[in-house]
Order: sequence, then structure tokens, then C-alpha cells
Amino acid sequence: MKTTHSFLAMKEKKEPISMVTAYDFPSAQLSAAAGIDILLVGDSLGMVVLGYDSTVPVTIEDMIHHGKAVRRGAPETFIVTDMPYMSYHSSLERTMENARHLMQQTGSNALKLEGSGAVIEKIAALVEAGVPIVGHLGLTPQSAGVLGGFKVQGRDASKAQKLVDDALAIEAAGACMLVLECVPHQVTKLVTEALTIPVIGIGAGQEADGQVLVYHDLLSYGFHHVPKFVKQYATVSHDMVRGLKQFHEEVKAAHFPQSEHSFTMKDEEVEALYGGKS
Ligand SMILES: Nc1nc(=O)c2c([nH]1)NC[C@@H]1CN(c3ccc(C(=O)N[C@@H](CCC(=O)O)C(=O)O)cc3)CN21
Ligand SMILES: CC(C)C(=O)C(=O)O
Ligand SMILES: [Mg+2]
Repeated sequence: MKTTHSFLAMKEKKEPISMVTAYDFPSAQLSAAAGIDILLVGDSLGMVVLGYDSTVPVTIEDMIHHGKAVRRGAPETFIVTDMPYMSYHSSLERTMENARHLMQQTGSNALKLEGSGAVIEKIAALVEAGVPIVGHLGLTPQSAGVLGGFKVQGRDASKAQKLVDDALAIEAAGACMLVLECVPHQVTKLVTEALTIPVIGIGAGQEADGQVLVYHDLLSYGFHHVPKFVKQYATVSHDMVRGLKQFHEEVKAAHFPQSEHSFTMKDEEVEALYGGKS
């Protein structure tokens, strides 16, 4: 199992880090088989596998349900789990209880929290309590309502400087890694050079220490909206619909199942059952 120290060493050696989201047992198995460095049980599961139009409806219970399945599918992989909407914004006590449930019930290696400001002190307290924390800046989807949608962040110099300052504050609070989402690549370069901890980009250009994409986006699995920054490495929906259609047609035509898909009784048992009537 890789550790937070492995990822620090990879940054130092300029060895890029690969991360992909996983939401269930098979996506975890396939990603582990592909040798992906880190799995992210992202709250994007609300949009990609539960069909909501944002990550806001996702609960701690949802994250635990999916996180447990991902751990069963990838017992040897470093797993990061998102703390969902408003689960780390009220009291410090509730934040700590939510984090404890997520860590103890899913067997995750780290938790990810979006944003800066008041979140910085939550990060510090969690790290103090022994929870490895990943920060998340730029486009923070849990705040999409406030940001005015899923929009590129840090496009002007003052907003970009604030991102660098926030990233430094997250590192100072003890975070072991930072996800940087949907920012211009020049901003990613500044943040990545300013930090000692690895920066994992999504829609943030080449300059990050690693890259993350949503599993269903890079495989083109499902008919959801795919952001512009995604590269599609496979088109599995196409194959899956073709297979499903063929099954449907073969059932309708009574071409499935054939004898090789059926079970048979011994002749004497058939005889006993039918009493010679067959
Ligand atoms: N399927 C999926 N992939 C993701 O990467 C993802 C999610 N869902 N859900 C949670 C967040 C939301 N994310 C998103 C969603 C949409 C855009 C998007 O459509 N962006 C516009 C660009 C907007 C602009 O120009 O400012 C685009 O056309 O790609 C970006 C990030 C990233 N995350
Ligand atoms: C897009 C990534 C970084 C994420 O937070 C998620 O999948 O929920
Ligand atoms: Mg997320």
C-alpha cells in the first residue's frame, strides 16, 4: 500500500500521480487492476451514479455505502473519500464525528474537504486528530450555487493570488495533498511550485503533480454531461448498449437461452418426475 509519504516522494522525483474516482466494487477492481495510484470516492457519485444534478444531495450515509464497496474492490489501494456537502461546516464536534464515521466504516486512507476560510481550522483539527486530509480548491462543486455554476476559477490575477495563498494555508494546516479543479494552467504551475505537498489537477493543465478524472467520464460510461477538460480513453456505453440490445432481441426471438445456457436432469429422474408421461 502506498502512503502519503510515497506521494511526497513522487512529487520530489517528478513522477506523476494518477488518481481516478471509484464508486463501487467493480470500478475499484478495474482501477486497481490498471495500476492507478489513488482512488477517490468522490461525491460526484451523486451526479454520475445516483442521477442528481449536483453534489449537494449527497449524504454521509451515501459516502459510507459507496466507500465500503470501493475498499472491498481495492483492498491494497490508497483511497481518498470526499466529506459531502455541509458535513464539515457546522460545529467542530459534528465535523469530527462525521470524519470518524467515514474513516472507521469505509477504511479510507484520507478524507477530502473543499474550500478555505473556516475550513482551514477544520483541516488543522482533523490532522491533529490523526486524519490525513486532502484539500480541494478552484472549482469546488459543493459551492457551485455560490460560484454561479461549474465555472473555471482564478482567471484574474487577484483571484489567482488568493488561490495560491489559500493553497499555502491548507498546506500549513497539515493537509497531505491538494486537488485543484478547473483553473488556468498558469495558476496550477504557481500553486504546484509553491507547495511541498502534491497537487492533483482536474481541468487544471499539465503542470500539476498528478491528474484525476471521473471514472465514468474517461470511459464514456453513461449518458451524463461530460466536462470539456475530459479525454475519453474508451467508449464503453456504446458497447454496453449494443450488448443489451442484442440480449433484448434474442429474448424476443427466443434465440436465448440455448442448451449450453440451461441445466439438465438425468433421464431416470425425468422419468420419475413425469411418471412416463413425457
Ligand atoms: N461527470 C462529472 N465529471 C466531473 O468532472 C465532475 C462531476 N461530474 N461532478 C462534480 C464536479 C463538477 N465538475 C464539473 C462539471 C461541469 C463542468 C463544465 O461543464 N464546465 C464547462 C466550462 C465552464 C467555463 O467555461 O467556465 C465546460 O464546458 O466544460 C466542469 C466541471 C467536475 N466534477
Ligand atoms: C472531481 C473530483 C476531484 C471530486 O471531487 C469528485 O469526483 O467528487
Ligand atoms: Mg468531490
